[in-house]
Amino acid sequence: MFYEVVIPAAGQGKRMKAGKNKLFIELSGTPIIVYTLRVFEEDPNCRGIILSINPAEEDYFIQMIATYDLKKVKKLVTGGTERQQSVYNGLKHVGEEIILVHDGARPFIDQVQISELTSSASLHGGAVIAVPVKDTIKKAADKKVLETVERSSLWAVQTPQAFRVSILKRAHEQAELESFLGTDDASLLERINEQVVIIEGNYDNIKITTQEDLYFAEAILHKQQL
Ligand SMILES: Nc1ccn([C@@H]2O[C@H](COP(=O)(O)OP(=O)(O)OP(=O)(O)O)[C@@H](O)[C@H]2O)c(=O)n1
Ligand SMILES: C[C@](O)(CO)[C@H](O)COP(=O)(O)O
Repeated sequence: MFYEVVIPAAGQGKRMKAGKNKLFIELSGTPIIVYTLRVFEEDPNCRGIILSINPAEEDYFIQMIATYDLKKVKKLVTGGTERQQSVYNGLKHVGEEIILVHDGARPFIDQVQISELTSSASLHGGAVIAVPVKDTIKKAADKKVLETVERSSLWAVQTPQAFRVSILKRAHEQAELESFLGTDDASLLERINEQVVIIEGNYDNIKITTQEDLYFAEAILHKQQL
């Protein structure tokens, strides 16, 4: 099933403490964002990539796209101060009926899962990649435990997240109307009572967020190159 992908890449990487956009950090000599983009560049079902970026980094992205011959990047759009705004700005340039939203900071997604996601989104409206939670999760206030959340129904949700574009646009419009900020796009569909289903993914699909994740990323890359 054909799709387009919006890739939010306009973050500041504050938790990484790298003093720059963490997507520019290199793994084995190649920037993180290039690994992410290559997955979609090499997927025959991907009709186009829309990148939400910090305008101050536009020259870097233009140079990178040329250096790595990333032909499917069809639009660079201005990101927002929040991830949700970066995604919404990208949505306005989508032409396909099925849209994926995928963090630039998740370079290890595989095409098999993308195919499952797009088929599921076409059927249900929204679909997310997720993995069962491995830790015990507790709710707390001021570090005083309030309750332990029953683990068997918990999923750690990742990206890509796939949607019928009409539903995602309506969900973003409603969230903007209500000044609601969600930490993922699927939560915006939940608020307007639209269905979201889970496709079980794998634990390699990490979001590179803090320094420790760089060690994990090097190990995952080594495993993939075996
Ligand atoms: N205003 C924002 C914030 C985040 N992102 C993107 O959304 C993805 C997931 O966000 P996150 O991992 O939180 O990245 P940062 O916001 O850069 O990290 P931090 O919160 O540590 O600053 C990343 O690819 C990031 O570039 C974005 O496009 N626009
Ligand atoms: C969208 C996401 O990757 C799903 O796990 C996550 O919510 C992004 O959070 P961030 O704080 O914007 O990185």
